[in-house]
Amino acid sequence: MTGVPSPVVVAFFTSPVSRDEVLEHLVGEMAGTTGISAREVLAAVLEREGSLSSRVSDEVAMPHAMWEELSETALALGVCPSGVDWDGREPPVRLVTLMVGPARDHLSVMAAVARRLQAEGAVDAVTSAGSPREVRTLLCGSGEESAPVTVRTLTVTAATVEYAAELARVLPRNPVVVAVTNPRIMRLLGVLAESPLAERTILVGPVPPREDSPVRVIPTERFPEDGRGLATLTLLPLIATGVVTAESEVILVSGRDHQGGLDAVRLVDVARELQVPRGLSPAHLPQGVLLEVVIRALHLAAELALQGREGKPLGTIIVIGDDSRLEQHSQQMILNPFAGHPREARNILDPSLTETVKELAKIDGAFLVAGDGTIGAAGMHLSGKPDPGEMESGLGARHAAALGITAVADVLAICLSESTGTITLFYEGRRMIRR
Ligand SMILES: Nc1ncnc2c1ncn2[C@@H]1O[C@H](COP(=O)(O)OP(=O)(O)OP(=O)(O)O)[C@@H](O)[C@H]1O
Repeated sequence: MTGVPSPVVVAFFTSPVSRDEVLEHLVGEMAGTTGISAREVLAAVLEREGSLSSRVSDEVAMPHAMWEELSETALALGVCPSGVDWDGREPPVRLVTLMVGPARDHLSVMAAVARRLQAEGAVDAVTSAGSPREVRTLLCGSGEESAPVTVRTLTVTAATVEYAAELARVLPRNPVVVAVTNPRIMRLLGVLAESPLAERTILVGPVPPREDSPVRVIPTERFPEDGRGLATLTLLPLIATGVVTAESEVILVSGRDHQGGLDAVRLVDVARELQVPRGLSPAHLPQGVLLEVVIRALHLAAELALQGREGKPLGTIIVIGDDSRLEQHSQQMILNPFAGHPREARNILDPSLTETVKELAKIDGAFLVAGDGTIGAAGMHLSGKPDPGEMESGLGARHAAALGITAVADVLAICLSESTGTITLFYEGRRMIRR
């Protein structure tokens, strides 16, 4: 865009107002027509204003904020004939041009607006105009409102959610699982919360649990940037905890993080895609094991599967649980790198530990993790007893060890295969999932 966009709103402030009142009003109007979050944009504009006043001349202030969600820069005009105290300096400002938009055309729009207002008498003409139409004509050469500027990603998200709802009506027995890639889309998911779908919807992603909503939320950390493995990371914890079973077909709604919204709906046949044995309903976790610890461990395994370490594939076992029988069935193979560290400094839920865990995954053997996430040891040799009937052909010593430990203790074992990159979860001496 090179010219001056037609303002989404032209507001006349005829009685005395403050700078913040003008901004709040303009941002609110802009939010109403574009779908951006008034609160977030106002905070960004005020922060910018706090570090450097946007006054560009005696009479004009050009507040602005970069906002990538918008398809193009939106302009809102505040006309204040009696002046507004902008930054404590005299004279008061008479014209406010608020611009919010993507970096791509932000500067060119600002330059176009500035050029137009530099013309002799332009500000006087605008501030003494009698109607929004007249202001538009003076500024853009046309009294017409331009095509609406919209929030791209939110529009796509709205259409995606609508489609998922449609699909859910056709498939009334299927749960709807939404992989929330960006906390901003939570606003639109309010639509889901109010629909009959609410009871069937589970949100998985980096969002806080909500007590005020019928939609169940499973908080996780951010999904990998490129969206790879999104379905796996979303569904594994749900299967591991019995929320979704082998018999489920799930309507999975997802999107890539860099797009900031939801853009895909698909049906996932859980048994086939995640190789969950039919008839298995793992509706519980081992005694004292927190769901978030299982989710965290699965995320770590998935990250290792996707990235490896320094480009090389890695295999490992993560055993989770507090069963005292573990002691009899595990022996230290190397000096335990976690020995001597305080409990709070070695919790798997602590994001600052991620790199350490990934590095230690290079060591042979298993991690032992308590139900609350405290890592007890790395490099452990496991000596459980796998039921030969449960050992699938082609699986070697690592998988046998992971399976075997769950047969002799009340623990979960996550096994990442070095040779195939698959993640298998064992519990109660059986395979629960493989992906
Ligand atoms: N009892 C055990 N306890 C802990 N780790 C073990 C045990 N047995 C084997 N491992 C680990 O598994 C690694 C490789 O074993 P192997 O290749 O036979 O297993 P696998 O099940 O085929 O796994 P992968 O698919 O990763 O190759 C060993 O180097 C060792 O780190």
